Amino acid sequence: MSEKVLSIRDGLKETEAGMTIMNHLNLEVDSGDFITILGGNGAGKSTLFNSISGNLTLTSGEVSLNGTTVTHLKEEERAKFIGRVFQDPKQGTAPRMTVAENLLLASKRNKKRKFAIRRLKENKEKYTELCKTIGNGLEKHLDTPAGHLSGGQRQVLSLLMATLEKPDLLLLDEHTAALDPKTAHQLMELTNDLIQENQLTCLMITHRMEDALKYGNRLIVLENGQIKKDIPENEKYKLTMEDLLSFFS
Ligand SMILES: Nc1ncnc2c1ncn2[C@@H]1O[C@H](COP(=O)(O)OP(=O)(O)OP(=O)(O)O)[C@@H](O)[C@H]1O
Repeated sequence: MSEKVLSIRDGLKETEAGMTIMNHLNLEVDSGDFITILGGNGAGKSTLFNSISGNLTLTSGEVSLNGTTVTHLKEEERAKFIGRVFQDPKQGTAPRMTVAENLLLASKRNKKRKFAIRRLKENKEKYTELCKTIGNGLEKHLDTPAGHLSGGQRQVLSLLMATLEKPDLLLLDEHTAALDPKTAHQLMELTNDLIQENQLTCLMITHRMEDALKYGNRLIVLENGQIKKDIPENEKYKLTMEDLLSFFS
């Protein structure tokens, strides 16, 4: 039996205004799963991610990571296990810190946050090589503040930061949505390569149907804070665009 990286059991979230935004949701994610998540606006996709990352506390129910209950752990504690890339290129990187400094910061996940210039120099060569493999010129910007990068470069940096220290779980929250089609495609291919090479477990929210079809081994459709469809690998590869559109009522 494969190891469960994430379990949500009977997750319920009611807002102060009495609205149910996660409705008794159950989800089990196996190690190595790459799950694409679809759902209309307001379906509860970000709520799902926020409840996993600890940005939002469930009204009731349980969240476990690698078999350990994290329901009452703070976001900073859970961040040791989770890498997250957001839709907005401005989130996830420190704008005034250089690319190399951001990467060094990301390498400190799970470790004591001691930041030394010496460590920066030691790692620069490694970061240059890492960035060179991407092919978008990021290696020429190691000393550039992240805030000066283009949106596409900044999302690549965010992705590298989220995966530099292999996370137990990678959460991609429409991370290509703000990019032009070509850059979005390149970032999506890079994402898939990183996931396959490092055998990452990943949940990816997307509104791009073609990406939901092409990538991942499982597909989930959310509606009204619940999982409406959960399609395993042996059915996912047969799906067509028409099938996907029919899931949206
Ligand atoms: N902290 C909160 N307090 C109150 N309501 C919230 C909160 N977070 C989300 N909601 C509400 O929960 C519902 C689901 O929102 P959520 O952001 O999870 O949807 P989504 O599927 O990510 O949508 P989109 O595709 O538009 O990003 C929405 O009606 C939203 O207004």
